[in-house]
Amino acid sequence: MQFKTSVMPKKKRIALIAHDNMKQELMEWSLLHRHQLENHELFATGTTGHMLETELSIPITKLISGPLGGDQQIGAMLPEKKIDLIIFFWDPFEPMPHDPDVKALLRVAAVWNVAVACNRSSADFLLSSPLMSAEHSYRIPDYDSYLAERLKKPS
Ligand SMILES: O=C(CO)COP(=O)(O)O
Repeated sequence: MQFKTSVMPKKKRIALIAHDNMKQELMEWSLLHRHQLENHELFATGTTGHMLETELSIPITKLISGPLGGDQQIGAMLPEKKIDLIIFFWDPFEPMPHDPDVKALLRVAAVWNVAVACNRSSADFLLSSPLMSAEHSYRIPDYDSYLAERLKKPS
């Protein structure tokens, strides 16, 4: 795989997601960091987004609820470079009917080198990074060279 550099903007596009048993924790954490979060563009799965919008009074782009495909919607935004960071408080104790969707989202995030915080501690580290308030160059797969390689005719 060849890679190239992409630049994420100063104003980050952040996806916020929480499973039901983790929603309270995400609400508390987001309220604590409201003043930082409001400097960025926020996205969320359906239920999480509605709850956060009420809690924070910040506009949030709300996708479909997770079990109905919201994780997949966010996953599809990653190769299009429409999401820079994911804060996903997933529940380590509860099996979900849409576990394959969650796994797919985390896999695509790994492929596209998207930072994911999966608990409160990693979210604290992510949000306190100096990179949050600057443009940031990072490495992503070079799709054009990937495709050219695959389309190369055998000689
Ligand atoms: O299930 C989720 C993520 O996997 C979250 O979805 P909701 O925000 O709609 O509860």
